[in-house]
Amino acid sequence: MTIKEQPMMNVRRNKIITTDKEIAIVGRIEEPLILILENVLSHAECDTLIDLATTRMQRAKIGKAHEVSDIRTSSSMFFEESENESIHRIETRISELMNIPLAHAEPLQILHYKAGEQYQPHYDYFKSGQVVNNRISTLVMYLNDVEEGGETYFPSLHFAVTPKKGSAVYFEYFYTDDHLNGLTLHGGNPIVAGEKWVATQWMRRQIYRYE
Ligand SMILES: O=C(O)CCC(=O)C(=O)O
Ligand SMILES: [Fe+2]
Repeated sequence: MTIKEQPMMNVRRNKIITTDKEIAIVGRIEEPLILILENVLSHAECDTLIDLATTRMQRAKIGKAHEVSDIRTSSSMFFEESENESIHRIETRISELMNIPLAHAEPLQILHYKAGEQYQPHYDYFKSGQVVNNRISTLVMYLNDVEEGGETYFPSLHFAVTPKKGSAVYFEYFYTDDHLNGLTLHGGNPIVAGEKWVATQWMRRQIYRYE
């Protein structure tokens, strides 16, 4: 018999209660732990994030050299750490939800995909060489409903999540068994119709920001 590894989140309940919101767990995979969450952001918060990000978007750059790449064809931006009241409130809720201190949080990222744009399968953690303070978990929050396409998909698990405004997908890759981490390979399917906005929060193993 194999023993299940201990996940970082307490997932016995069907909801997660944070200081200002009750978040429903509406779907899950146990190992690696993947949770589908509803009511992470209110519709008003989704609209605020899109509004704040709109004028600050750039073609997404990935990797160490920050090169423009066909792996990700969307546009992106990062908020400053707790740059205003709404960002701070959202970051605090996310940190409670992910069960990781805010000091371990990367800046909140916004991605915008137009029709035809996509994010090919990738790992969110860094694999090359000795990574000191690697990423350990991800929360992808959907800021709008996509007319068609744009699912977040996990090819190794044959599993896809349909974007829904205010909902999110959570996954973690902090397992000792690296095979489990590898199963979190994921991408964003091409947008067939409409557009897609997401906010991504990555958490680090150790302190990453100073508050
Ligand atoms: O857009 C998506 O569905 C996935 C986004 C993603 O993988 C990321 O931001 O790391
Ligand atoms: Fe990702």
